[in-house]
Amino acid sequence: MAVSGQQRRGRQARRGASRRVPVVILAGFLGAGKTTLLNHLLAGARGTRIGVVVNDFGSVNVDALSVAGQVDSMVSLENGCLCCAVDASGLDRMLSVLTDPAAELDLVVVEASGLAEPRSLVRLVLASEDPYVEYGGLVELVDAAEFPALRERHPELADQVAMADLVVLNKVDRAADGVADLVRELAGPAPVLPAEFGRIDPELLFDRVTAAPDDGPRQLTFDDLRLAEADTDDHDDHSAHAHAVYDTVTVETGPLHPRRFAAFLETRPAGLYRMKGTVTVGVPGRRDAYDVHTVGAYVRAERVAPPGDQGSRLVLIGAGVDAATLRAELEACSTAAAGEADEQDLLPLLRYVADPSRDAGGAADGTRDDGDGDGADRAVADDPVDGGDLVDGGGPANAAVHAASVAAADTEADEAYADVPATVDVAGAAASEPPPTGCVAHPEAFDGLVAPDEIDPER
Ligand SMILES: Nc1nc2c(ncn2[C@@H]2O[C@H](COP(=O)(O)OP(=O)(O)OP(=O)(O)O)[C@@H](O)[C@H]2O)c(=O)[nH]1
Repeated sequence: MAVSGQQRRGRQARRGASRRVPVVILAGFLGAGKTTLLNHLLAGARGTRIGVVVNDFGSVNVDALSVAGQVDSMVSLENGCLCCAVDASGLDRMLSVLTDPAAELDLVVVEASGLAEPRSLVRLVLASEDPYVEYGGLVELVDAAEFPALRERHPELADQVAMADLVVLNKVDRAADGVADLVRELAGPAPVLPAEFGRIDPELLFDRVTAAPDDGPRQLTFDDLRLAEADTDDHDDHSAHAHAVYDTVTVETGPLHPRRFAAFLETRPAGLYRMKGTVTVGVPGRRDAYDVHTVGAYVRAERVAPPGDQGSRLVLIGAGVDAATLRAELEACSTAAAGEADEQDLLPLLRYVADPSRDAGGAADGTRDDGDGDGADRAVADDPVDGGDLVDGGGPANAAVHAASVAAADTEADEAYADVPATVDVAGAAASEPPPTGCVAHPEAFDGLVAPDEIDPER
């Protein structure tokens, strides 16, 4: 699809300073409904450009055909199982193509084969050295009708559920007795989202990109017409309103006490499927702000230019959550309520930053380290369109932080922080501090040090 220079600049501006593209892995047993869910996501993308990696068995690529025509960019593996690419070069190459700024995608979804091992895929994405690839979470689809019986025959399915950041309990129209309780128990801290025909709110997985104001008037496309039609259909069939069952809570406060906010992230309620927004931190001498995203148990934070009003704004989406309590808990995280923070209080929050050496190295001046080691930090606030320059050469550091994140436990974190010098060297902290563990629900599953059968599904 040809894109004009104006449209390209619009897309780049919408992406802002970040050029990394989240890669979500969609896994589940054969027939769980992955393609159905993927098609639902694509149909609801509305301007968000999604790349998909489809992986099929057999000579006829039925699934790839069924999504063709709905995506802007699609790569379909021809060699069957993704995990067959033992040296990881196949998927890595595809992810590089899809996340390259030239592809102008906002999200990549890797549909794992029913037989592909999500653990290997997650590890592969986390270890990617591509500077534009960012792990976006593991979504595990469970067939509510078949799961109890399947689990008897394939005990490894329990591990897959236990590793997920978000579990979609699909086919609830045909749910087996007691399956919801069983899956919730196995899922541990990850939310379990009931669904029919994969109809989940796409915004649970990604932020829709809104039309850029500078795109100007244009001719209607077939995509516009299809979406308009879908809107009309939705009004006839209210069951298609996936978001209708969710509660959305918007909280606006002043700067947050970063340690208190990190504690909130760690204890957020299970029904909270999605959280997104920008928070500023109340540390004297610093003007840090972070975009924060959660998808199920997965947390991602990224340093951004501080908003003009120095306020924090978060949107929380969940089911059965107590809005008043959530709001009160977040308001209690503001420095107005929790008191002033110091630099060491930043560390628990930085554990969630994908690449602190790049994203948070710029201290108080609204710049950040561009990762090229030349000491010449670049302005974040002034140049959102060309923000891609910020990531030159920084990819491996992201992988390194994640690799560290999965190698150690979190329980002693606060004691360890006591020895941190008053001047926080964020890059150094990434190497010497207790590494992040909040980035994935079950980090030990991905570190290559723990055998799959040692993973405790009860965690
Ligand atoms: N009753 C019911 N059927 C569903 C639901 N979701 C999907 N299906 C059907 O289940 C079948 C399998 O769905 P797919 O989306 O192809 O599943 P998949 O996980 O992509 O399958 P593989 O590619 O074989 O791994 C299709 O016939 C779907 O229409 C649901 O919520 N309820």
